[in-house]
Amino acid sequence: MTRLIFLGPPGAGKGTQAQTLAEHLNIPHISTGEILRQAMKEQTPLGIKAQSYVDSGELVPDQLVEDLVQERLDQPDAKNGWILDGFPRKVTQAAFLEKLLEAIHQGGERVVNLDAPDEIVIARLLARGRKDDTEEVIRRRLEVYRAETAPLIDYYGDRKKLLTVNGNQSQEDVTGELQKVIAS
Ligand SMILES: Nc1ncnc2c1ncn2[C@@H]1O[C@H](COP(=O)(O)OP(=O)(O)O)[C@@H](O)[C@H]1O
Repeated sequence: MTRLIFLGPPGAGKGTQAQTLAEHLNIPHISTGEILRQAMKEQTPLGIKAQSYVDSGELVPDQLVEDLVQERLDQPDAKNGWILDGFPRKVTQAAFLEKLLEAIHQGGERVVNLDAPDEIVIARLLARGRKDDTEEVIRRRLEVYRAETAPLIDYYGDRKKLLTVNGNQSQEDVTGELQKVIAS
């Protein structure tokens, strides 16, 4: 049973690696960013509420992402494991998740910290060119990452759940290192 949380700055390669690994393990890849983007595209109530936050590089309010994660982990395909990508993104969300996983008997999760230096992630994001990948919004997302998300490295380190992978290498090498650390 694999339950993994991917941590790391925007542009570290979380989405790509999480997707590859999830396919390999035949478990769902749950990306809060993807779910929000889909909701915005379809202009659902969730999408409409999230839009201004996502567009400016801010975090959407906890309640919105917490509800969507709770609902998603309740789906039948999540019973065989999952990879969470983009959640939790701050300590309050991590505390929420800890309680939720206990309540739904889905513990034993481990956390992969996929790290890469700022200049690398900025270059990758600019090359990607998503709507929220303008230089100004990227800068804001990195600030938010440092202030809100990076503290989760210690949070999960203290709980002995943390694994670290160097995101500053080729996609294939990251995949290889990732498979090694999760097998260990
Ligand atoms: N857990 C979350 N809490 C709050 N906002 C979130 C969360 N996950 C995603 N978002 C919103 O969606 C945006 C895009 O997320 P994501 O696709 O993970 O991008 P990246 O990792 O490239 O920054 C974030 O900048 C934020 O506005």
